[in-house]
Amino acid sequence: MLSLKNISKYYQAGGNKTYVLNNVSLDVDAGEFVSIMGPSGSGKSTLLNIIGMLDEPSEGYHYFMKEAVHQLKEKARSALYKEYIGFVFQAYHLIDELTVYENIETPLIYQNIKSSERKALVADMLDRFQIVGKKDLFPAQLSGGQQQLVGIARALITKPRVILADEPTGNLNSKQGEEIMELFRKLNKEDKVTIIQVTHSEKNAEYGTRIINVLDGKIDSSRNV
Ligand SMILES: Nc1ncnc2c1ncn2[C@@H]1O[C@H](COP(=O)(O)OP(=O)(O)OP(=O)(O)O)[C@@H](O)[C@H]1O
Repeated sequence: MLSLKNISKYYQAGGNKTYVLNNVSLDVDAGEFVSIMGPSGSGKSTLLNIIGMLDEPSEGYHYFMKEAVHQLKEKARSALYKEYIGFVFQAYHLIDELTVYENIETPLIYQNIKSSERKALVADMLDRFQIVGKKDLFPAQLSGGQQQLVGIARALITKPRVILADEPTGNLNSKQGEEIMELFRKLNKEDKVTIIQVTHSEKNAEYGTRIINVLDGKIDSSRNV
C-alpha cells in the first residue's frame, strides 16, 4: 500500500545540509497498525507528514496505492490524499470560525456528499464521541481534550482507508486516551483501516502491530508486537 524508498529530507543552512530524514526506506501493507517512536527531534513527524503527502522529501521514491507520489503534481497528490487519508494532528488544526458540527462536516463538503447524508454522518460521529451537547460551540470554547476528540471525529468522518495520527492522545486524559486507542484498534481489526501513529507512549505504541524506532533521521529498529 505504501512504499518509501531511500527517502531523505534536509534543510539547507549556510551551505550545509541538515538531514532530518536520512535514506529511510519503509513498506507498510494494507491492514497494518504501525507505531512510530523515537526521541524528540528524531524526524517522526516529518516522516509521517511525508507519508501523508503534507511534506515533500528532498530525495527518494514514494509510492502510495500504486501511484508514484514523487512524480505527481500537487493537484493529483491532494486528490489522492482526500480519497484515502484521514490525518489526526498533534495540534488539532480545527477551524476557529466554525462550530464543532461544521468542523466535523467540512471534509464531507469537500467530497461533495449531499446535505442529508452529511447530517446523518455528523450526528453519528457526535454520538460516538459523546459530544452532541457541544455541537454548536466553537473550538475556543472547548478544552484541549475535547478539541482533540473533534479533530479525531473530523479525521474519521470520511471513513478513510488510512489514518495517520501524530500523538493522537497527547492532550487527552488517560481514560480518553485509552478510548481513542481502543477505537483505533477496532477500526484496524474490524474495518481493516491501516493506521500509522507517532507516539511517545510505549503503552499506546503496543496497540499497534509493529513498532518502528526512529533515531537521528533513520529507522533504527522495527519489531512486530
Ligand atoms: N523548516 C525547517 N527548517 C529546519 N529544520 C527543520 C524544519 N522543520 C523541521 N526541522 C527539524 O527537523 C527535525 C525533526 O523534526 P520532527 O518534527 O520531524 O521531529 P519529531 O521526532 O517529530 O519530534 P517531536 O517528538 O518533538 O515532535 C527537528 O530537529 C527540527 O528542528
